[in-house]
Amino acid sequence: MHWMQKVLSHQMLLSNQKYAEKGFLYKVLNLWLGTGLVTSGGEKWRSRRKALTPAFHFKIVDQFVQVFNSCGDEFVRQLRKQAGDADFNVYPPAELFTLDVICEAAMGVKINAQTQSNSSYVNAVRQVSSMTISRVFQPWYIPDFIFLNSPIGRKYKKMLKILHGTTQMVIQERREELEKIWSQNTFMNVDELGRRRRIAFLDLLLWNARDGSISDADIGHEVETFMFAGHDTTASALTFTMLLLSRHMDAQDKILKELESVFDPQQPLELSLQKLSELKYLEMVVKESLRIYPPVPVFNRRNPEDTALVSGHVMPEGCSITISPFGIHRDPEIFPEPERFIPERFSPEESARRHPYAYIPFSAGPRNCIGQRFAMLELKSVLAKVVWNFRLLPAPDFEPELTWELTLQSANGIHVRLQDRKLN
Ligand code: HEM
Repeated sequence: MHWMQKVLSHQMLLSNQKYAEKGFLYKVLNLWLGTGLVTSGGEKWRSRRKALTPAFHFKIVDQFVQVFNSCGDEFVRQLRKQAGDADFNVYPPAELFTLDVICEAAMGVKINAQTQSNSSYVNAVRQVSSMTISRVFQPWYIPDFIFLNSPIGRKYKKMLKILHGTTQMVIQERREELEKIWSQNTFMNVDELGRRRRIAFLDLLLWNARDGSISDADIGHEVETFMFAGHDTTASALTFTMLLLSRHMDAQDKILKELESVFDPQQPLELSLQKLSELKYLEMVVKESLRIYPPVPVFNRRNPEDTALVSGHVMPEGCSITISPFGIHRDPEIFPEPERFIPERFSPEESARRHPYAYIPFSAGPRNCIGQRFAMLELKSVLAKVVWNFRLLPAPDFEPELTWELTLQSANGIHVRLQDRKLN
């Protein structure tokens, strides 16, 4: 197929509300996420998306820069423990970093996953993620009644109890706290001492639920959807970008130069939204990394009706349509020499020349990633901290073994070496 046809077929599928329903594989997420934003469809999805969109308004997302700052500083402390001559797998600490960030953003609570990685909640999130994935690759576990009666399904139920119980507890506590403020019928964001407080995604849900239109179970599902959609994806992006940087010292030098022109080199890196917006080269690096290693390499839609294809075949109603950011991002007709890391592909001029549906790490159209801006800011923040503090070097003989586990992962981890810039 000509590249333009491929891009146009993505545009046709992703821009059209008709194709907004998810494919049947998403059902494996229902025990955990119910019908939250990722899994729901029809009117429920439309009204929830409308209610949740303000949570991603730039004024709200911007308050999370402080969270990126403090969690990023902890990430640097954790990495420093392993910096030195030996290489190590950066995925586990990166995952704990993204869990800390998303918990604070979604629920307004600090779980300190990076410093207490053995907590039962952190353990349950990790186990439920990996057991959910295992169902996709063992299709006999797809029907809930078979899965739930298997040994792994019984363990899954226990873990879900921890997750759902914690979420409901946080919801109750938060509601009691906010109702005192809301008794004045205003969506205030100051605490009892008059200090400005951060608005968590949960706060917006609770505000919208005051008329009883959203049940506590539904609120829980939306919060857990954020936990699910916002942690593995960002950890995958963060670690693959670190891998690429370890192999491209020139890109690290350019990032460092850019950082030195924006921040005071004598001070620890104190992020602000304004400063992050000045890091243009770092943004190109992140975009190029999301092109080569898209954290969501494929996703599905349900075909709503018999559809005639250019080839003369008919795609029957109800079948799953797979869309592959991984495939289109590596098409040499769209991205020449697709395996090469060239951040300049994302300069404003080059980006303007490309069809918008040729680059879709966050999907596109009405069902695109609602957390896109949040994720880009989070990634830029933490990578700025990493490059400011460390020189990333390749691990000898390491090659990632790419595997798809709902997000793009490397079966043998992501190994790099870190040298503390202060010591060298
Ligand atoms: C680099 C990080 C991320 C990437 C690459 C990414 C990618 C995507 C993609 C491709 C989709 C569409 C999936 C589909 O159609 O099945 C999606 C949906 C979604 N993402 Fe993200 N995501 C990222 C981070 C986040 C974060 C941080 C959040 C939350 C704060 C988030 C929340 C969501 C939600 C709620 C949806 C469902 C939207 C809807 O159906 O209306 N994502 N994401």
